[in-house]
Amino acid sequence: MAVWPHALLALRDTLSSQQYQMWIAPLTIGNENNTWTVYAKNNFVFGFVKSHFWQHIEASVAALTQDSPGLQLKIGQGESVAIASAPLMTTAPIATPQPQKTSPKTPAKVNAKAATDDLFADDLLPDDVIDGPMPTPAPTSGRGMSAKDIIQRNLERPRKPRANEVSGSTSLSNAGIILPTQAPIVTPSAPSIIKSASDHMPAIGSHAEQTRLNSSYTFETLVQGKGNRMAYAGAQTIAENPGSSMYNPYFIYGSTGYGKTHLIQAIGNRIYQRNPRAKIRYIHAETYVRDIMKAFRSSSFDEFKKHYHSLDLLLIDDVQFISGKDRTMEEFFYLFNHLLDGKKQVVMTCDTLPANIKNMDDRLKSRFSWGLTVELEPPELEMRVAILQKKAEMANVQMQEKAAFFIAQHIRSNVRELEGAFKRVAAHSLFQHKPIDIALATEALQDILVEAQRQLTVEHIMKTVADFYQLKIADLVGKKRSRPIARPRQMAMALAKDLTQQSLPSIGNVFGGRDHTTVMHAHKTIHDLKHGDAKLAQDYDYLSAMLQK
Ligand SMILES: Nc1ncnc2c1ncn2[C@@H]1O[C@H](COP(=O)(O)OP(=O)(O)OP(=O)(O)O)[C@@H](O)[C@H]1O
Repeated sequence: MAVWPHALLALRDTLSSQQYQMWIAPLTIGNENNTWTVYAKNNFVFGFVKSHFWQHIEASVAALTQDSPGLQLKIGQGESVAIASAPLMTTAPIATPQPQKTSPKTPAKVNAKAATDDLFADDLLPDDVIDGPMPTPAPTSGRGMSAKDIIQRNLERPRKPRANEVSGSTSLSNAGIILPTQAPIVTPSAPSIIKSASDHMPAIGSHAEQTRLNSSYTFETLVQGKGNRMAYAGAQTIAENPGSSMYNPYFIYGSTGYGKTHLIQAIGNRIYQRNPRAKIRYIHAETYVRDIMKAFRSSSFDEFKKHYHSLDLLLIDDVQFISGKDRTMEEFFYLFNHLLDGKKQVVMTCDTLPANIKNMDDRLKSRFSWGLTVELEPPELEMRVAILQKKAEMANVQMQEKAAFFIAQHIRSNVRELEGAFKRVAAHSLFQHKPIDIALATEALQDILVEAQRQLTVEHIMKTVADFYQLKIADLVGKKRSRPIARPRQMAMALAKDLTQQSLPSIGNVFGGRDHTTVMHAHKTIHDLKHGDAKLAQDYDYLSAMLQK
């Protein structure tokens, strides 16, 4: 569809960059039975795009085609189309005011309005609210208006608020993201946290004192990768537009050391940076429990409650710690409702999904899923390397890329351990006045490496080989026999046979239940090829060395 690249451009310019990057850019396009079809790659993306962006997409295409777009959204894979580099200049009907086109019933305009109303409702101030139909476009030449201008013009038309409006009730899940199961009531009030820079007044007391935020936990110091991409994008969106019902509460879950605390504090630091008068409070759930008890004992509970109820942003870490504590859960229930009713942002971290928190009040569990729930996944190899490089840059220590790769290969469990390993090698480097290379890292991390070698498993070999060839473990286990996948699979099998004590049948078993003869054949193929294929021999030696160090 010729206008699609231009529709992308218009969408990019009218949505936030996170919304565009996260949801629109990955869509693909095709033609099914003479109907232009936009493809979402899975059920989750389909549901989210359909409920949040579809009207906007249709409006963007309609604005470019001057017609009903006749588009459909489906799950599948079409063609990836690049975004246009310049806006498409539209002519006629939009340009010349036509009564029938400007009627509020005109499909494209109605779509555009409805879509933008829904997406940007939170941006409208009460003063923007008007009654009656949309105004007729000014009789300007209008010629040369870009699709972006048209959408922007529609955006500028405020909506009539719908009191007690309830939105988005689908529950979809995939890739660790859970959509709202029940959305809170949207009231047409202005977002209260972010103000213009001119509203900023100097903070009273120190930043840390007021907010309990660690000022070094920022977006700038947080490395992005596959493991945290969604959570990072969601966090940035919240920092730009806190209190929006779509992301309130924001619930981040994942294992220890994956960066949950860093991420929620980054939200707090960014909001504070934009408005130092915003009332922000970061608190670990254990401290919250203790503070409640203390407040009760010292008869200062009303003051305690007043403070929390006056917040613009509450960041509560490891919320699972309040479970089983009836009084705290009850108090938190009131606080949560109060903040959400007032469109104040609540961000939580947890070690598991809301539904899986043991001994947590059911009313709280269900409320935790009202907004957006996102999982932090373990950092993949590239991300671990990037984190090490970032830490080295911040500590002003020189580290060879190969050394970063080497350390990242061995420290796989979580970022906290990676940080610990980095501190050790950095200390050795400073002490010896040498940059960090593989030799220095080997020396500094000797005990950890010995442990890693002891624990060499077929699964680890598989993961290392998959990372090295930029494949997924699923590829190595799967049935595809194309060379870019089959050869790394054979490499992993050969290394498993050479470097572990596992029997051929048990290795075959890990590789998707393959027969022992397949493992034998893979082993022979790799060792035969090594003689004539220098690149393959080099890969084998490198991987073997990495796995044994
Ligand atoms: N993506 C990242 N980029 C840079 N540093 C990171 C990243 N993720 C985590 N870290 C660092 O790793 C350390 C551990 O992270 P953090 O405390 O946020 O983990 P956590 O998930 O909250 O762990 P826990 O559940 O045990 O509290 C922190 O020092 C943090 O700055």
